[in-house]
Amino acid sequence: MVGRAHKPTALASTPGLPPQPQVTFSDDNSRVTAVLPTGESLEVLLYGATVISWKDGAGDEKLWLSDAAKLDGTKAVRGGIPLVFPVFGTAPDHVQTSKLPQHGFARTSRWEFLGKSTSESESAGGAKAATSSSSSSSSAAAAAAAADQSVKLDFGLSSANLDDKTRALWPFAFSLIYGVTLNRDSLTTSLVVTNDDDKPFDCQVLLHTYLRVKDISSVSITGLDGASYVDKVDGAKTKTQSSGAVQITGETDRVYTPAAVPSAPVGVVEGGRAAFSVTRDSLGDVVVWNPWADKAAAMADFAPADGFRRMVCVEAGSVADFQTLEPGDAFEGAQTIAIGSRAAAA
Ligand SMILES: O=P(O)(O)OC[C@H]1O[C@@H](O)[C@H](O)[C@@H](O)[C@@H]1O
Repeated sequence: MVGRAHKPTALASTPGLPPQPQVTFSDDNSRVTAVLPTGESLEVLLYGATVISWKDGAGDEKLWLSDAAKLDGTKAVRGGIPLVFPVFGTAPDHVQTSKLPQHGFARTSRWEFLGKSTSESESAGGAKAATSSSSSSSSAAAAAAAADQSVKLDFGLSSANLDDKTRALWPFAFSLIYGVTLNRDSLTTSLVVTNDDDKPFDCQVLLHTYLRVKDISSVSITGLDGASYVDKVDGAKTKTQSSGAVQITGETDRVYTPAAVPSAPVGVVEGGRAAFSVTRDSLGDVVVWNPWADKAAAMADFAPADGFRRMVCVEAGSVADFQTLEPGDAFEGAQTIAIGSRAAAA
């Protein structure tokens, strides 16, 4: 077992302390919501540990979620950040994972909520230390501290949580810990995979993020210059990205393996302005996906019909190959999606 589910309650507000992030559970136990004192928010479904909403302090949604997405646990969520594990797509020729459904079972399993943690940055702590001198410096320090709050939600899934049918398709003992951290201007999601079995297993991992954009025709994706990629809409040919940003003008489904250090950010630029940057940790590949009109129309859970114009998937992962985890070994991969000006540094 990864851990016990428990219900969080909203954090109490203590006089003298800056406002704290609020974490609440929905009445039907299906989702967890976190809100920072400065208004940024996050919503995660236990089904798939799928992040289904991420809003900035002004309430603007940063993720695309289909109007027809199933949120009741009957189908993987179309939008947000579904988690792909232990196989990307399907792998009919890969013995261990050949029986698994597309993108594996993590996105269609119910996860446990393991708990929350909150923190504030060093600078906020420094400001807080100065609070005793006067009430105005005290309130300024409290405001500074509130402005630097972040909250992390942890979720777990292990072989013990799977139904018999799923376990039979991939008969390995494993545990996953998924951490989702909301900061004022960024979201970090990290996945730790541990092999609890007495034999090795192969796996792939992908954070299948649907980023919301205003108009796909003015979007370009930077940071992929010179990268080798597999073009899934052109017979899985291996190609090289020529220099310059990637524009999406039709169905796009590419698995990039940038040669640059994985921590070099991939940028999403909209109308010439940085919208997002995606920085990866130990995730060597980046999938860029947009179904465009015909593919979108063929998906029953994709709405509205022109929704493909307001999304682009930039998916950090380890999917070009399988990685083998030996018994007792663990792998951790993470992404940080930063909004706006931090993306400008990309
Ligand atoms: O419809 P699904 O299973 O959610 O997959 C969506 C897409 O996910 C992407 O990651 C894949 O590269 C695409 O090939 C796939 O179509």
